[in-house]
Amino acid sequence: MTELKSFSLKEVKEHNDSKSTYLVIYDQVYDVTKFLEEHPGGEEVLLEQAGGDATDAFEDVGHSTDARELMKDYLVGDIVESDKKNRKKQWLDRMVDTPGNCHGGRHSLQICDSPQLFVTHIDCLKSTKQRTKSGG
Ligand code: HEM
Repeated sequence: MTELKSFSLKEVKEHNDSKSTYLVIYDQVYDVTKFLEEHPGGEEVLLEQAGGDATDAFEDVGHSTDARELMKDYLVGDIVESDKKNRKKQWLDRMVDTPGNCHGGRHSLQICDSPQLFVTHIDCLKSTKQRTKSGG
């Protein structure tokens, strides 16, 4: 496994073309250079976000759990504390506002706070909302 490091937003910004393509998603840094050609959504969309924060773009697409698993292969590090947007924290705060959203409240926040499980829990939250919407 590659050693993870912390990047400033400025450092990530330098990786903004197809020679070296970095994306920031939830304060985590992904090197998707080798993934460009394989990305089912095409390389253009990734290059558009290259060197910057792609969290919203990534979530707008509604990526599958498989896609979220796949991301881990491209993780190279995270954003230095001073540059973090702490979107994960905002999301967790929202979840605390609506207890019971996450697996019917069966999971503790400590579990939800684990970076590995976090992505899965977005799906969990979404599917809970969908279930609520469809009344089932
Ligand atoms: C490391 C980051 C990413 C990974 C591993 C990834 C992976 C995938 C995968 C596996 C799919 C197939 C559908 C699915 O399973 O959800 C997909 C589709 C797609 N992705 Fe990504 N993606 C990443 C980042 C992004 C970003 C940043 C954007 C937006 C700028 C994006 C836009 C799309 C689009 C538009 C599709 C096609 C959706 C469709 O045709 O229904 N992806 N991606």
